[in-house]
Amino acid sequence: MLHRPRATKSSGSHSGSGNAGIPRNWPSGIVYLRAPSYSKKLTNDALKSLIVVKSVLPATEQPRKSAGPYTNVKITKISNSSHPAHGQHGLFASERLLPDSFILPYLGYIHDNSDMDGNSDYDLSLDREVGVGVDSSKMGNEARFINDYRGLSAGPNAEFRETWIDVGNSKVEKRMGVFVLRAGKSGKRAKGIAKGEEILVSYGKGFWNERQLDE
Ligand SMILES: C[S@@+](CC[C@H](N)C(=O)[O-])C[C@H]1O[C@@H](n2cnc3c(N)ncnc32)[C@H](O)[C@@H]1O
Repeated sequence: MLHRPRATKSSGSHSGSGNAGIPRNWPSGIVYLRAPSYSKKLTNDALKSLIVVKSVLPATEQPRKSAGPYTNVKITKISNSSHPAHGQHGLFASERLLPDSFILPYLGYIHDNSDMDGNSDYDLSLDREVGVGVDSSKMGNEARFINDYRGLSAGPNAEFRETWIDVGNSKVEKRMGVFVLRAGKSGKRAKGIAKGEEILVSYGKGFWNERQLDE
């Protein structure tokens, strides 16, 4: 679930993709990350829950390798005036994405409650038990452009799920990953996300309730 809502902020953008591996349409005021940035204020307990040796993961948990920029998605400026995030950006599939598949990790500044930006629209919970979130307002990757489904479709087509990334040296790191929704028993979502379709999650009711309180 994303935390507190406010107006989005960005200035300028890279129109090309050849800019030292920075994705097309990446805003120039925001740092593009290939790995998360850890707050210096994180406690050892928090770090121990986020970075572990691979051998402690259950056998059912398969750590994955992942590195941006991601060619399966594209950041696009929303020019359709009926889109509720008109004038902002969204994240779209640049190829068909199969049900239940991993799309990309949500990267940003990993922080605890003593070091959080209460005005961020981009802060996602990473580990509730140790009170750690990942905020992509000032630094992040393509996932920061994923919009909420409200006002756009009957429901989301993707969701955030915890996942583990293999970072080498027998270490794995906890990330929030973006996954295509499972096909479901009815098979309603069996096609996954089509090429060109916007990737949409649910930010959760809390995000929009807080937004109403702010207004
Ligand atoms: C994590 S950002 C998503 C990316 C954002 N569109 C951008 O270009 O940076 C969250 C912000 O996007 C906008 N947004 C996302 N989904 C929306 C929706 N369904 N309706 C209206 N605004 C939305 C809101 O301004 C929200 O605070």
